Amino acid sequence: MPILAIDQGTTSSRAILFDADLKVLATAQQEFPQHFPSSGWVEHDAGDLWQTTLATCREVLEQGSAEAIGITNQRETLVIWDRETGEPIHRAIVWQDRRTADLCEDLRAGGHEAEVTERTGLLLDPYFSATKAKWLLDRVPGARDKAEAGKLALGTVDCFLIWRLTEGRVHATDATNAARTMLYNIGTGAWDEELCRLFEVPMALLPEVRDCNAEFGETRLFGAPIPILGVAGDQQAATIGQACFRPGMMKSTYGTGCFALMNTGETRVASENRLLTTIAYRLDGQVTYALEGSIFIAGAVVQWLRDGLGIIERADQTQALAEKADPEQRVIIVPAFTGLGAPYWRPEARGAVFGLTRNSGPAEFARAALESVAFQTRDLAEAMRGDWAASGVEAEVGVLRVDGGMSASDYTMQALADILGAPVDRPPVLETTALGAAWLAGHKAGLLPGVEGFAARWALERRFEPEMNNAAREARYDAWRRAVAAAIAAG
Ligand SMILES: Nc1ncnc2c1ncn2[C@@H]1O[C@H](COP(=O)(O)OP(=O)(O)O)[C@@H](O)[C@H]1O
Ligand SMILES: O=P(O)(O)OC[C@H](O)CO
Repeated sequence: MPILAIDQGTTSSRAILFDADLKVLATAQQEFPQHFPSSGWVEHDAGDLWQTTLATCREVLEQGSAEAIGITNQRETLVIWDRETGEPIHRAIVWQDRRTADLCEDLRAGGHEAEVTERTGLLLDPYFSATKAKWLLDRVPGARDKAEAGKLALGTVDCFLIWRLTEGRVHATDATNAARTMLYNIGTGAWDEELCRLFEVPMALLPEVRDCNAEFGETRLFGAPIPILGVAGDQQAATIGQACFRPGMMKSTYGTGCFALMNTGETRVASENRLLTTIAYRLDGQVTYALEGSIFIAGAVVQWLRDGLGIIERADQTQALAEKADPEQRVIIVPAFTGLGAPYWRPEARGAVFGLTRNSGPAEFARAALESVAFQTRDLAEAMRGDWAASGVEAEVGVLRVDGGMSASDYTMQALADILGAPVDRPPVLETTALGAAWLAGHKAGLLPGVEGFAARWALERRFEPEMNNAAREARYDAWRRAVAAAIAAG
């Protein structure tokens, strides 16, 4: 019997029906509006997230019924709703939203960052949910009183969808999503009273935290009841879908942004290089940790070539254009359009282009845009290698598993292998996020094999081997580092 995976992302909701061999039977996708009410603010109407999820599920369920549901979702994005009516008190505040930057700065100035990082593995940045919750409780009229009276519920998108799917019977999330709120202690595995006090979030708002493979109630909205048996944040679900189950294994997902996660096993590696420490997954009560690097602009730089510069019409035209670039020129684009994420965390930085000559044109821009993704990944890999070496944990490192829409670009993947100096492995299915969610639910339902069996079915579509010599690689990377420093200095 098929398994339904719900992938609620930043720009669209997807439903994918997998058969018992994890082959895709049906896919549906719907985009929804993005709201930008002020500079740096990003909101989603939670009703849109729900309606597009419902519609795409209904569409694929016309092709067959499902025995279990797995949910994966954009992380950190926060919804607060009324427990009685189920209605959100405000639009969802999206992970990209920067409105709480000043609050984060105040908390940092107050000396709170070390404590927050020690408890959550995260950095004091508006990216995470806690300051979004405080903003909503402070700004929406009457919200704080209702919260203190236990009348409101809070949740990341998975949690809101579970509430709606179960018609208000279940208020629960999984450990990976909880780990991104900045209210959850990843060491003790519980909501942290101190942090709730610091961010002024009453604990009465919080959901129950369950394993990624757990019972999250059942939905009766599609006919016969279907149990929800798997939940994980999208980057963690991709880590599972890529079968990165052993310490040292690393995946990188190239969509609008890029998120690299390295499995660190049972060890909670504290980063010295401003990476995040997070929960990769919690299966049957056993926590596996990861180091994470988040880059805000990856595929989005290709969108900029298309929509901003107008030098391509479709993303896949970048390859032919980049191949025409003059090998003598070295144009570098630092795509800090919305600041720089890991390992720099410079929200104020802006994009810059270096090395222009009179002969620089669309081809050199295309090459520089694709290469910027490789350079940014190398920054993350360097930071991860440093943290890993300091942790003293044995590893089987060496290969990067890639997925996401932009990993379809052979040119970018070759540049990645060249700049990393390591092989890059691409599987045949790039929908690894949904695959991870489907496996969680299918395994819990007893339809699919465990970790080992699932890992054994991971397949390679193509391996990209480094072709650049070491001296050239290091010279190119050095030039990138100098370009980033100059972009940051220019502010
Ligand atoms: N062949 C390609 N070459 C370069 N970039 C690509 C290619 N195909 C897709 N992309 C980029 O990948 C991104 C889409 O990937 P996807 O995984 O669907 O992203 P998301 O889930 O974040 O919306 C877009 O930003 C697009 O510009
Ligand atoms: O929805 P995506 O694929 O853009 O992923 C968003 C991330 O989960 C944000 O942390």
